[in-house]
Amino acid sequence: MSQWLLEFEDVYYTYPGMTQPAIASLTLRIPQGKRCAVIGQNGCGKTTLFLLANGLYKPQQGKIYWQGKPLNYNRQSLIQLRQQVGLVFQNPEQQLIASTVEEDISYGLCNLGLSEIVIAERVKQILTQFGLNSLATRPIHQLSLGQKKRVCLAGVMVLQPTLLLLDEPTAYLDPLHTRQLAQTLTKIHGAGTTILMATHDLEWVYRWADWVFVLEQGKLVLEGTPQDVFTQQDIMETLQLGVPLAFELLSLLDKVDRVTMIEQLKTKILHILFQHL
Ligand SMILES: Nc1ncnc2c1ncn2[C@@H]1O[C@H](COP(=O)(O)OP(=O)(O)OP(=O)(O)O)[C@@H](O)[C@H]1O
Repeated sequence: MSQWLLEFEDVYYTYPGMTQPAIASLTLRIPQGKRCAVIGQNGCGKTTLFLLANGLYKPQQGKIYWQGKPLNYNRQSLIQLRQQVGLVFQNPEQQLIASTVEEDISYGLCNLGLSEIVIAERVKQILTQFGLNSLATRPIHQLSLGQKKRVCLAGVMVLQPTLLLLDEPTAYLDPLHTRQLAQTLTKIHGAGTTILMATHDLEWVYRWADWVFVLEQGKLVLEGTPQDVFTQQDIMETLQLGVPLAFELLSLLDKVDRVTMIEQLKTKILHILFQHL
C-alpha cells in the first residue's frame, strides 16, 4: 500500500461567485500513520482543504487520490470515503443533527447499513470510550460547548475512520479539556488512525505533530517536521505566523556558548517572552 493516504495533485477550488481561488495549485500528501498539522493565517484555505478531502467539495482542476485511487464522486463512493475520512468541524453546531447524544452518534452508522444490534454495540462502546455514558440520553442543546465537541469526535470515531480530520479542535477549550483532548488523540493515533489537524496553536503543533503543512493563500509553502518548519523562522515571520515560544527558548540554548553569562541569557528570554505577548 502507498505510504500516502490522501494526495492532492495541483488542486484548485474557487467558491461559487468568487474570483480568487480558496485553494490554488495545491500539491500535498498526507503520510499514513502520522500526526499531521496544517497551519496558516485565517482564510488560507484549511477548512476548504478538509471539505475537499472528504469529498464535500469537488476540485475544478487537479486530482485528489485516496489510498492511491482518484476520488470518485458518486453517492456510494462518497459514503465509503466519508466513513474512511472522518471530519470533525470547528463548530459543533454544523455537525450535530440528531436530538440526543446517542441518536447523533448512531446516525452515521445507520448510513452504513449495519444491523441494529451491531449499531447498538458500537454506540455503547464509543459512549464508554469517550466518557459520554451519563450524557447518552441528554438533548444535544443542553450540552456545553466542550461536551458537544466530544460528541462530534465520538460520532466520527464510531465509524472507525482511517484518517481523522480535525478543524481547530482546541478552539474555545479550557486547559483541562485541551489536555483531555490531547490524551484522547494519543489513544486514537495509538490505535492506528492517521490524524490531520488544522490549528492556530503553534505550541500544540510543536509538542504534538510529527509533520506540519504551512498554507498560504491556498498553496503549500512549507512542510516538514515541526523542528524543520520552525527552524525556517524567517519564512514563518514573513507569513506572520511566528514560531512557538517553547521552540524559540529551546533554540536559544543551542546558540548560547559556555561563556555566555546567565544574566545575558535571562535578558534574551525576557525579550522573547515580550515578543510573544
Ligand atoms: N462559502 C464560501 N463562499 C465564498 N468564499 C468562501 C467560503 N468559505 C470560505 N471562503 C473563502 O475561502 C478562503 C479560504 O477559507 P477557509 O475557511 O478555507 O480558510 P481557513 O484557513 O480555514 O480560515 P480560518 O483559519 O479563519 O478558519 C477565504 O478567503 C474565505 O473567505
